[in-house]
Amino acid sequence: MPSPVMPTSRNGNDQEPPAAVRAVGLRKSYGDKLVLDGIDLSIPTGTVFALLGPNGAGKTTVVKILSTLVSADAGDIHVGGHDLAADPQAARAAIGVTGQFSAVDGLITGEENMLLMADLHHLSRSEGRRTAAELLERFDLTEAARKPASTYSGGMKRRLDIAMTLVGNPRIIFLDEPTTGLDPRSRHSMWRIIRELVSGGVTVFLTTQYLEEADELADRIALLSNGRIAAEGSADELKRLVPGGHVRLRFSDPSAYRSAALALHEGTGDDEALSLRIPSDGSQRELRAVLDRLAAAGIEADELTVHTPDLDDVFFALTGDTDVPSQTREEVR
Ligand SMILES: Nc1ncnc2c1ncn2[C@@H]1O[C@H](COP(=O)(O)OP(=O)(O)OP(=O)(O)O)[C@@H](O)[C@H]1O
Repeated sequence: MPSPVMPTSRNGNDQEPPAAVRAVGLRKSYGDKLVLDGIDLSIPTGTVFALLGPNGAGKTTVVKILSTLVSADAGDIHVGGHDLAADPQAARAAIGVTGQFSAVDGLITGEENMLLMADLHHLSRSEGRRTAAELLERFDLTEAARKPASTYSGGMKRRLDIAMTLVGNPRIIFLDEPTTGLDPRSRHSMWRIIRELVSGGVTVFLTTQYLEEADELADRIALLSNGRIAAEGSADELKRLVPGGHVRLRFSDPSAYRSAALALHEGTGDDEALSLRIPSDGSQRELRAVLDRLAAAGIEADELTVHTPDLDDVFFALTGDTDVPSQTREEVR
């Protein structure tokens, strides 16, 4: 099995922008409970990074440390190019954080919440109003803007929360479990918002318990388990780390099916469906080997499909965890 840790940077490219977040040897304990046991992260600017892990893995702790809310016991951390130990204020100016617990004040309206944030960012009155109106519009909250936030649905509150985070125009955004508790429609709308942010050049660091969410959104995913990064890579790279991938060949001609089974030796056949299942990591090299052997035997399959394991397989294989809420089938919580 290849090493579970994938390279995090494209080597030899001088044009590459500096990492938005870089941490080396991040460690944190609460009392005698070790939560982070030496974590390295490197997140390229303008990408989505997902930190994935079950309850209590330490995801929020990582977000709190990177956003200067909690200090690390050890580690060299740069956020937005600023050394967190030397200049936390500069790092803070570059970031926005939306935590699991909403910053929205339910007693005042959505608009008033936005204007409060504008005040905190020392925007002038007119600029504050313009920014608030723009963001409320962008997050589809204009109609509800004058209603108390306590009357908003979970999805609306979450959108307002992110809109408030954006008032200061941060270039790096930390979203701690942005879709936990949202229904499928709100979850998809949150995913659209996150994609739009990234297309505007923002770097998004998100934590999630949802494998599907990481698969949908993230350029790179890290699996946090027992205080360490158990694996890191793109969703496809991670899926290739675990067995379960295969190529399925289907035939309509029984004699072609039998010839293929002979030519390929390995795999399992389904005589009724006239299909062969050949173990494969889904890579071009392995696929070509299968096709070459079929071509050499003068056989053509009617259908070829490549099946790669999903992130659930990866998570269970690499962390041995069975406590991950699988919402891949769009469960509503
Ligand atoms: N202030 C604190 N004092 C003591 N222990 C803490 C503190 N904050 C977090 N912990 C512990 O550290 C561990 C990691 O917590 P953390 O909130 O970072 O996990 P998480 O992966 O974000 O979990 P969840 O998905 O439930 O939010 C947990 O065991 C938690 O109980």
